[in-house]
Amino acid sequence: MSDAPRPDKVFPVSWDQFHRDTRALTWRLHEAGPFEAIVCITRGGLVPAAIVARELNVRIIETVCIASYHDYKNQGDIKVMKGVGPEITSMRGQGKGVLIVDDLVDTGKTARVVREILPAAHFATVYAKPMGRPLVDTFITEVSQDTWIYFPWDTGLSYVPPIRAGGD
Ligand SMILES: O=P(O)(O)OC[C@H]1O[C@H](OP(=O)(O)OP(=O)(O)O)[C@H](O)[C@@H]1O
Ligand code: HPA
Ligand SMILES: [Mg+2]
Repeated sequence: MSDAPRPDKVFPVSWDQFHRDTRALTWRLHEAGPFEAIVCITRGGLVPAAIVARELNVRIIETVCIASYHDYKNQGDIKVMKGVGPEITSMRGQGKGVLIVDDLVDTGKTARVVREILPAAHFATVYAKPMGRPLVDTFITEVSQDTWIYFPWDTGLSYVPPIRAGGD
């Protein structure tokens, strides 16, 4: 179990907002680059990685497959189910010129594991929470540690009750 406080605020993100935020991230990455390859942290990193790769014209895209949140909002042990292949590790050593992309950094546990694999790579996320922020080189929006981000691929449209119950 994680030491992070249980989130009680919500930050819902639409597809449109995610696309805009990731494009904004890409403008910053364009200044920080150039990058020869992208390593995306599955599964959440697949979505921003596709947008970043398109904008920065990167064609070499690798995955590192990690899972840690086994059930909703509860973090377990980090499991690396697939590491980074030789195209990245033997051609690019410690990861210079490589861009690591994930959707968010929360406690920083996932980022720490991937940074150990590629210490010289540039680490980018769209969103960051304070505990994980020091591990990220570039991000766009910070939310508080007690906020849960709802991504568009995890949510659907549903009824929301009014803020004030009852009414006249
Ligand atoms: O900073 P941390 O506390 O480690 O949390 C951040 C990680 O958690 C989520 O992935 P998750 O393990 O839920 O898998 P998923 O990407 O397949 O949803 C998210 O996509 C990040 O990769
Ligand atoms: O705030 C979050 N939202 C979605 N997935 C997550 N995985 C870790 N933190 C979060
Ligand atoms: Mg993830």
